[in-house]
Amino acid sequence: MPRHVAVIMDGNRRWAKRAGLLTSQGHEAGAKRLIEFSEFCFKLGIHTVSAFAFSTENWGRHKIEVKCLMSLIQHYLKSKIQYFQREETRVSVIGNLTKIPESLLRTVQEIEEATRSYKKKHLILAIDYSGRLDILRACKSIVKKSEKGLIREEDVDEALIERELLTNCTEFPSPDLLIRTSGEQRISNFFLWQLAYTELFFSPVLWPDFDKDKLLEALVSYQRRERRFGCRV
Ligand SMILES: CC(C)=CCC/C(C)=C/CC/C(C)=C/COP(=O)(O)OP(=O)(O)O
Repeated sequence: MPRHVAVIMDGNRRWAKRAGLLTSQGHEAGAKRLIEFSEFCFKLGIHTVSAFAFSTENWGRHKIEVKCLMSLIQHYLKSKIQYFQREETRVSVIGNLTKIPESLLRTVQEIEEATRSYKKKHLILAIDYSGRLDILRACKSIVKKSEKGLIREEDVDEALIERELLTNCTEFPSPDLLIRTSGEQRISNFFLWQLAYTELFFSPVLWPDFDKDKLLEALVSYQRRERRFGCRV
């Protein structure tokens, strides 16, 4: 079983369009699916689930859609605090959170605080996240520390970079499996460093329809693969 499963939840708008619904209803269905998805992953013993909920590039979407997504994420998190406490699931939100609404930022702080002590299940939501910016931030932080004389060139290694990335909140920063739904086969600036040896699974199913059977299909595919990490024979 993978320890960390990452997911790019793609296809909400197409799902809504096909069903004759509003875009916002597609995202609502997507949010509901994420709860079922993470619950099932945790039941199967997967430790970390990370979901790409809003990319830095998504700020470029129509103002109304952005507002709707921010408000959906805020309500979702606010209404699920007790649920995550009951389930003993830690929730972390990673990304450049400087542009998100104040109310969402407060809710993020609240849910992180309320669930920080849980160790066995970890849900990571990437909001206003960009893989390139994550690496850039890490580089800047290392340069600053070096200028202050806190680190030397020989200290800079993969482990140090990993500690500077936003995924430093989990003990399993590199996903074992990445699932992307809706038929698109790209990474779209999600985790870049972290995906170096991740197994990729692309499903044609739109995210709101990605049910337990589809998840099992992805996990079976993962289990059939031989992970060599570039060296094992
Ligand atoms: C944590 C939480 C409550 C999440 C909110 C819901 C959610 C699943 C958000 C993902 C948003 C998003 C940009 C999806 C991609 O589908 P798309 O909109 O690009 O659809 P398309 O590919 O059909 O255009």
